[in-house]
Amino acid sequence: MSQLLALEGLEAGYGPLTVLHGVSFGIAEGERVCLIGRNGVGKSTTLKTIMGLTDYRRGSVAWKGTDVARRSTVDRARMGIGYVPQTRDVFPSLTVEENLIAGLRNRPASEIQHAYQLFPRLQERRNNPGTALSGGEQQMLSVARTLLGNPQLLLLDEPLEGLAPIICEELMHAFDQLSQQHGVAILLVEQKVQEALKFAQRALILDHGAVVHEGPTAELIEDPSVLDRHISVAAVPGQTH
Ligand SMILES: Nc1ncnc2c1ncn2[C@@H]1O[C@H](COP(=O)(O)OP(=O)(O)OP(=O)(O)O)[C@@H](O)[C@H]1O
Repeated sequence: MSQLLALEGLEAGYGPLTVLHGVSFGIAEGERVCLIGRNGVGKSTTLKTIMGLTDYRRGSVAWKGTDVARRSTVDRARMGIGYVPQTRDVFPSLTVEENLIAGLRNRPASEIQHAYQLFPRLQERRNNPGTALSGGEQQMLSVARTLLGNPQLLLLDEPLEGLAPIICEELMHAFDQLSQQHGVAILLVEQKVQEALKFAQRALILDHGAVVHEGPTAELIEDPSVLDRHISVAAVPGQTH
């Protein structure tokens, strides 16, 4: 598998606040990676920095070998990085279908069918306005709209937040399909650590703006002491989150 994304010594923040203090990791084509850690350690900031949405200080964000750290967010999206923010940016006054059309840019309208295949619920609700959607449906719509940009890497920021277990399962199943059938690489930030570990092949643990552990998820499932040390007792498998 060749490398898609490589971060090296990345430092970034907001105005005078530096949040990332030298983040380094890579993601290969089609790989499933989760980024976990306590609240406020910089997980969302890492995703935002990959997209160019924070104040960049130093380090590199290499996309297929080219440093894009100073490129615009739109450029990065066009190059194949899809970002689904924690805020689920759905246009509330537009219907589901209109929201999807807004994500098409210059791609043919027929591509919306792919979104409906992945999330049949969206087809059922195609004429409903964004305001009439449940949290889970909004999340599906946000993911589906990002996918219309045909990304090779999908950055997902806490997609399961506040959703019922059955909806979480539906979403995780869709992410699995994207990965297995379409080869989309996924970087998942998720507070539901067990779901993240089950889904991903490799885990990164972030603490104080730096990666403090990197390895196969199977190792963390087998030896939860690492999680215990870096995250919290509540994240240990078998205990409720
Ligand atoms: N837009 C912003 N302006 C200023 N500071 C911010 C902004 N967004 C986040 N921060 C700060 O950056 C730090 C890291 O936040 P970030 O959202 O990346 O953490 P996180 O690991 O994703 O946490 P959580 O799991 O709670 O979402 C926090 O101290 C937060 O208050």
